[in-house]
Amino acid sequence: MTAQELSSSDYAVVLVNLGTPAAPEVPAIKAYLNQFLSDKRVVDYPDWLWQPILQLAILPFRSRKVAKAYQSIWWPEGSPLRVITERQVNALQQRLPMPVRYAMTYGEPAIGNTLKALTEQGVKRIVILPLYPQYSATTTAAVSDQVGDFLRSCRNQPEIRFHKHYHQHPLYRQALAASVRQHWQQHGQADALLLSFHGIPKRFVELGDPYEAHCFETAAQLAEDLGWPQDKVIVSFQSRVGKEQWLQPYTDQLLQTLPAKGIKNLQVLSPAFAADCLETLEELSVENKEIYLHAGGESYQYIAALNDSSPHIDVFAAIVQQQLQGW
Ligand SMILES: C=CC1=C(C)c2cc3[nH]c(cc4nc(cc5[nH]c(cc1n2)c(C)c5CCC(=O)O)C(CCC(=O)O)=C4C)c(C)c3C=C
Ligand SMILES: [Fe+2]
Ligand SMILES: [Fe+2]
Repeated sequence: MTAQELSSSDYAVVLVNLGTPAAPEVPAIKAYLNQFLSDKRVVDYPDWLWQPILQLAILPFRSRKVAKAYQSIWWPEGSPLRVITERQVNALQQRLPMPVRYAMTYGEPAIGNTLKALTEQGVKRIVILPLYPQYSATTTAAVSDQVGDFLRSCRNQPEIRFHKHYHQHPLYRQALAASVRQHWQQHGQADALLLSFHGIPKRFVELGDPYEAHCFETAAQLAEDLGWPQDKVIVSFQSRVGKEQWLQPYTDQLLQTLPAKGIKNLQVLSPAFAADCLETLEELSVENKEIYLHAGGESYQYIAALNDSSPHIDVFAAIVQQQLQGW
């Protein structure tokens, strides 16, 4: 069958993000963290070692600690990550003639159920866009694993196009630079920009994960696009979990050193997140701000994720169009 023989109702688009608890309460958080931290793409220790630690030590304590953080950022409509993802879907749906859905790697709506529902309504070709500009096996490959699990369960498989990463996409570059320029128009420039990416264990990079390189490329491109010196665009990694060494420098530790180096006014963004979430609204905007101001920083401004801004939706629409043209 050629693309010309198919109508737009034969196609669909699925945006995928990480997932978030159903409610900011301990039982829902425990269920979410259990699924998330049992994924071998995220934590690769053998089950006999990891599962007792996870079930007995991590889930009971972390769920209680994280519940407070979730409660502090939760919106009346729900988890910010979910609400923003739904807005992104609605905005992208305005630009495309085929159904646009979203799925979450952990929690609901599950990737397999979303793909199943689409194929049951007759969809034959599906573009899957994981909402991670930088590829990591911990995030993007976790999506493709679940797509593979779904395909394995199918007699009559849909055709799939899977978009691996988009940090180099010209429209993504433009959207990121425009968000910083817009912030500058309202607040002026700071001494430096800190790009705080979600971290991953260093060992994963040593095993071949290109995530760290993608993060540094994102930073170098942003400096170039803003016409700013590279050394004023600083990279760090946040949200580490556990005892292993993660990518460095760690955001919280770096922030303590910047004021003494003369960087007293800081603007911070987190280009690993396509939507604001717990890690940006709480860890980066509240916790890390306190650390920096306590260490002698004078001003600390968080620049929001691209969320459902029009330039961001343009990126998604362009990627989908490019994938469709390949058919
Ligand atoms: C333990 C290992 C983890 C790895 C590896 C990891 C990579 C990773 N995560 C994101 C994006 C998000 N992570 C979010 C929350 C979150 N992340 C981890 C752990 C790892 N992440 C945990 C345990 C949690 C839950 C909160 C907590 O307990 O601290 C979120 C936010 C979800 C929300 O509900 O708002 C996102 C998004 C990326 C991009 C990434 C690697 C590149
Ligand atoms: Fe994470
Ligand atoms: Fe965190």
